[in-house]
Amino acid sequence: MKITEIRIRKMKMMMKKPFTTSFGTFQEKDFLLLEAKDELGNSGWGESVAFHSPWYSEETLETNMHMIKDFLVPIVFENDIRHPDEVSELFSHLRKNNMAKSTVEGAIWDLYAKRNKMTLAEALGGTRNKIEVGISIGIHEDVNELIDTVAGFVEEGYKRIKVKIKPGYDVNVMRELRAKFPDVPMMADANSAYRLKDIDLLKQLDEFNLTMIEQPLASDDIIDHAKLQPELVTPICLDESIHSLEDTRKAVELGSTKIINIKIGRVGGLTEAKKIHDYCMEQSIPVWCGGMLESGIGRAHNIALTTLPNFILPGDTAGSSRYWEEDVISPEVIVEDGYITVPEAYGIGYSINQKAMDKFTVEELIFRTQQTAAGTGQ
Ligand SMILES: O=C(O)CCC(=O)C1=CC=C[C@@H](O)[C@@H]1C(=O)O
Ligand SMILES: [Mg+2]
Repeated sequence: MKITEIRIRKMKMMMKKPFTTSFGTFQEKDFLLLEAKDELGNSGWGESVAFHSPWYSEETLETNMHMIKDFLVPIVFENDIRHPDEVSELFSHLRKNNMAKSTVEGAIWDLYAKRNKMTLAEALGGTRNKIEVGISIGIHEDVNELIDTVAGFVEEGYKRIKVKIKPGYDVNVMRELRAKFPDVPMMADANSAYRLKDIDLLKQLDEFNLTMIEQPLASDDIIDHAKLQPELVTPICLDESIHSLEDTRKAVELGSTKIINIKIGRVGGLTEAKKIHDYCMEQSIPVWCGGMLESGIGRAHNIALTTLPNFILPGDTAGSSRYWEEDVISPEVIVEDGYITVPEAYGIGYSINQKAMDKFTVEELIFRTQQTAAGTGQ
């Protein structure tokens, strides 16, 4: 497969509501979409999940743009790629920058599936034709508002409720939620807001029969999580600490975690995500697919990955309407009674809503094999 053209779009989409975590609040999403074209004119699409600022990880939209433009695009143009699994190997001499790598690799996976007349789910070895999904809810200053928000999503049939917690907004909030929703599968995501010294407080969360506590401690830690897990009844789920199969193996061998939140961008792409999935299945460690407030392109990749057999816990892939008035794909991602039907069209399975795509594009850079970039500011 010869990639003959790569287009990078800087996107700006306004979320319906502000999203607050233990790091802060934002409502406008600036991100990159990447289109890879082959010699037959097929297009594959990938999405960068890096945020505008390095609050979730060290990567940002700008570091991704730099890595993709200056390092990854030239490598792709120089190589005839027979299978997308080769891409992570071609990028392996470049340190980290997983979200940048994943953006390019994801577009090539989509392109490969289309060329071979397969859905992306089939290309990955997926076995499901519909997936169960949960919903992730940001921090609400008013707990009564949080309760109303949760009630709405429970009503819509989402299979699991994830709420953010942080010091001062944890045991009290979970107690009120549990009182209102005694039987709803519920979890808490701390985004590294706690330290080992908070162990007595974290143990209080055991009262609420949570399905897991996600990333309670530092974002680069597996040692303190290994000390914390034996003290808790509730399983720990790691997100930010896991960037690769090797990280997963070490965390599992240390006993730092019992569940893994797999995010395609965080681990460097679909090939590495599959390796983590397969290892966790051998180790009887359940996995689920995390979200990064993606547009429909990233959402489509998450849906395809979630068709793999060990994605046995509901993930964070909500419908397009969770965040967007209008998505860049057609049809949009729809959740019905907590399920998403896996699309049957080739590749990511959704078409591009060109009108919306162009409306939300701030700038587009075009790279062709024989030329340098030609920018088209919009
Ligand atoms: O995409 C979604 O709907 C879920 C997003 C989400 O919960 C997160 C995105 C990024 C950082 C965190 O706030 C949180 C997470 O860590 O999973
Ligand atoms: Mg998380």
